[in-house]
Amino acid sequence: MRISRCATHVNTVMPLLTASAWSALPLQAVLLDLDGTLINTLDEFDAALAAMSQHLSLPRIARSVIAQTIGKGSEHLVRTVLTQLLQQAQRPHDAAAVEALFEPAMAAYFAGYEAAGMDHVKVYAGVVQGLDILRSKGYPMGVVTNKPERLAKPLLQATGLADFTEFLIAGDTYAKKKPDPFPLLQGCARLHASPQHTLMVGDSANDAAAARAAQCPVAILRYGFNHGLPVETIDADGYFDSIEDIANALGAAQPATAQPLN
Ligand SMILES: O=C(O)COP(=O)(O)O
Ligand SMILES: [Mg+2]
Repeated sequence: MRISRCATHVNTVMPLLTASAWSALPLQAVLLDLDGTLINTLDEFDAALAAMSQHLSLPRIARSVIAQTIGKGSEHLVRTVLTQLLQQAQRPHDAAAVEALFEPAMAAYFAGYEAAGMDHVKVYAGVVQGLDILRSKGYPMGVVTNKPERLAKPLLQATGLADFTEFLIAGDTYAKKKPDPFPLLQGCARLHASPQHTLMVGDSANDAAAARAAQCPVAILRYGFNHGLPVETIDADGYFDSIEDIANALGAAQPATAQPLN
């Protein structure tokens, strides 16, 4: 396990937990983000957005822009990319111009994503090992992603990661997505765990903000997308190189105590 002090520490950021604090955390359950945490989906996003661009006769978006925009759901990604591509093509790119193209863009994006199939799917190193360790330590787990269910579910099934997790809360499962705490609170309730005893594992400030608002402890992976910003800028309880490292850092799961939502 590697935990380092936050170089860009600001007053509002909580101090990182020490290795002994991680092993002593009385955790009952784990929630997992998907893109940038379990699976490197940059190639899928790239293929889907290329299909969208081709359908709308727009240029292809740079992969660096995609990497900076992943994590806030498909609608946000498509709107952001459309704005940039229209601007690049020296066409009107205000909100009205983007909305005029939004529906056909989303349809082409989904079709492109689904046509890309599972050819590019890359589960990050240490994910399967880490989930296996977490399971053997007694942690019930669920996925909370901003990706819509029609894209997230086949990915989890094809990679076998669905076997480790009890449910998928997708970006369109509820009206609210991360950084709103609502999907995390639902996830805790489904795992019969209290938020204070449920670890959120993610790759971005969006995951951490949702976790803080839900009062869940939060561990951030260094390898993900984080909107193009260094992970050390995220207010989290620790930064890790792999899910295997997180799993090794934790002690055994505490018994879950059902906390019905009001
Ligand atoms: O923005 C997305 O589509 C998904 O993002 P997430 O899995 O990191 O929540
Ligand atoms: Mg993510």
